[in-house]
Amino acid sequence: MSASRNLTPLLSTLLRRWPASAAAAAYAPALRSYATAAVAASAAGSSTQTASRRTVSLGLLSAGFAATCAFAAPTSSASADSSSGTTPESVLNKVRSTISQMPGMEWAAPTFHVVFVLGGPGSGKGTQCAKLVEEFGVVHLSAGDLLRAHVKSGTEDGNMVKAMIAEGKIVPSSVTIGLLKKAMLESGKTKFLIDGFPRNAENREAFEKEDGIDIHFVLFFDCPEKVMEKRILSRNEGRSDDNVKTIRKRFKVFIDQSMPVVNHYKGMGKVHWVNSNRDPEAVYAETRKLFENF
Ligand SMILES: Nc1ncnc2c1ncn2[C@@H]1O[C@H](COP(=O)(O)OP(=O)(O)O)[C@@H](O)[C@H]1O
Ligand SMILES: Nc1ccn([C@H]2C[C@H](O)[C@@H](COP(=O)(O)OP(=O)(O)O)O2)c(=O)n1
Repeated sequence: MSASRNLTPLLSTLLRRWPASAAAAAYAPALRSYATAAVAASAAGSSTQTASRRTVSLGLLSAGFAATCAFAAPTSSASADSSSGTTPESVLNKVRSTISQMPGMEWAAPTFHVVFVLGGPGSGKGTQCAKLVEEFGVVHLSAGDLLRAHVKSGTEDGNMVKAMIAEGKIVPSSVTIGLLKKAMLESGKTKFLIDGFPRNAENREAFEKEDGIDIHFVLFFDCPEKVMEKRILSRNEGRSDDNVKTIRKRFKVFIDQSMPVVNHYKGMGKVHWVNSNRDPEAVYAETRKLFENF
């Protein structure tokens, strides 16, 4: 039986169990791409069949995730929202228990494949990630961008993040990992560049406790402080932390807290060091080679 014939009825059953709300139309494109991901995941062998049991993988999980969001937050936007009590964990638990109750179904968590992209502020992480997305179709998740978007939520949590970023401090992992996991699940994809994370031991240790994540390697962009400072000061993105005083604090945090993370992974032989004090094309020519087998 083909993968699509296996999965389509299951998807319909799942959606029937979580009745569509008025907001379901907003989820239609996501559901379509998740259904496609389900078929692709199954065809690639990440969904296995035994004589009597079927294993459900990423696509179905993601379809369930989107359906649950539609069910749990019928009037809000197409994403899980911690302020309404819908967290990635609660959604996953709901999907997991529904799938487990379906006859002949077995739960299997997807594996997310991750490359951490690290380097000082202004070393060129975002610039290189954009090129990798274009060539390799990986998903780029910038911890800094996710945190800045969270600030816009105007919640108490968002205000705390705003104050920490303005001071160049590192936000607690509970917030950053929650945002990363939500973005990973919502993408419906499995390969990620995680840019600007983990930035300290607390980030790293908390992330390593998460299930189903395979850390392939760490891409480290090495650039002198003077060069990074000059780049940041001409970045012009209107960021509250791109001023000389905060930049200096961020450099100190980078040396004191982020370099030990890089050295931790270096000790495990997992760091690819790239000199980013060259023009962006020269940096990319070296960087892209690391992704040919990712
Ligand atoms: N190799 C490079 N040479 C010169 N300028 C660069 C290079 N890479 C990035 N930039 C510029 O420097 C600034 C910081 O780069 P960015 O990618 O935002 O760094 P990061 O994400 O590490 O903070 C941006 O304005 C970017 O256009
Ligand atoms: N894992 C992370 C990543 C970023 N942050 C906060 C603190 C950082 O100074 C800001 C900006 O991060 P971002 O990666 O966008 O910054 P740079 O591009 O490296 O200058 O966000 C954090 O608290 N935890």
